[in-house]
Amino acid sequence: MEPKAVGFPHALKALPETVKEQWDKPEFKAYRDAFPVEFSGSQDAFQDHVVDLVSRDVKVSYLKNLQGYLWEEGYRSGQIKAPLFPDVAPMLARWHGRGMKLMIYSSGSVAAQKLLFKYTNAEPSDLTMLISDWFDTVNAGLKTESASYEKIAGNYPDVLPSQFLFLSDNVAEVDAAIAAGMQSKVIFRPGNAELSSDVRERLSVLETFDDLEANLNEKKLEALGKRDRSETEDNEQGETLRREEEVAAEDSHKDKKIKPLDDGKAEERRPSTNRTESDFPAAPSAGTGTTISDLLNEVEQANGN
Ligand SMILES: CSCCC(=O)C(=O)COP(=O)(O)O
Repeated sequence: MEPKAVGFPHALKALPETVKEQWDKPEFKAYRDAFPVEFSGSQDAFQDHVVDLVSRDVKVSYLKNLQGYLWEEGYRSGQIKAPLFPDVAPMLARWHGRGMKLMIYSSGSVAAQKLLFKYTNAEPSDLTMLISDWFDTVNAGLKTESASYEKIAGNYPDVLPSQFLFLSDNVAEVDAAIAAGMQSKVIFRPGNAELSSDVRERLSVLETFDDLEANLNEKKLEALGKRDRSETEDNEQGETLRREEEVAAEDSHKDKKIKPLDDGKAEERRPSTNRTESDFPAAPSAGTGTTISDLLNEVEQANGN
């Protein structure tokens, strides 16, 4: 998704009038007073500082909180919507339907993230019920620091860091997540800066969420192929294979029984307006075990065959 292209200009557009009208109002004062004193004392200094920070894309939390506030009216009035790439909403719904936990970690404030996912250009627009947790620079820290990812994983003591998959268009963030023990891949979308050959060699790069889906399916097939063979092999190989399965399962944890969305019943699930969580496919109950043929069926169904 590329919401910056819409959100940043909108915030700058809304800034002068908001500052003029609301400078001393209690609801604005909280955002104003979070700025360093040299900028919170005068409207001009304040505005110049905001413009400077935005032009340099500085991810400081007092700016991010203010941007969230400036976006609120734009989203609520319908002036702006978060522009999602077309594969994003269907794939989030599919992953959510499989019982995967989807979390957001953005430099944008949690309040701004919730607005963004509520007012998207998808149909239905509100995707917030697909997201189970929200992290920003306040509750986790800077996205380029591995400690932030350790902190996020620390919120889930029953989940290994390696069971998290963090996706980002920012290589420094991907490196930080990997340093914290998470899996992480670069998402390279239209409009992003070109990636160096070094980055393409050492990191996994995806162009769409469909690429990730294909990647997960491949890993599952690979892992399950190994497991099928292991059942007829000596037990001495068992431990190694179990480890390999664990590694593959880290990509597809809790995802052994796929219930694809595109099973011809999409229309039945689609109410006309105001979806709630129950409008998205329910997370499957724990699987009864997966065989290679189960998986091939599932992959075929997912591919519409
Ligand atoms: C409308 S953009 C919201 C996110 C934001 O403010 C930003 O700076 C982007 O940060 P991210 O960590 O999501 O790349």
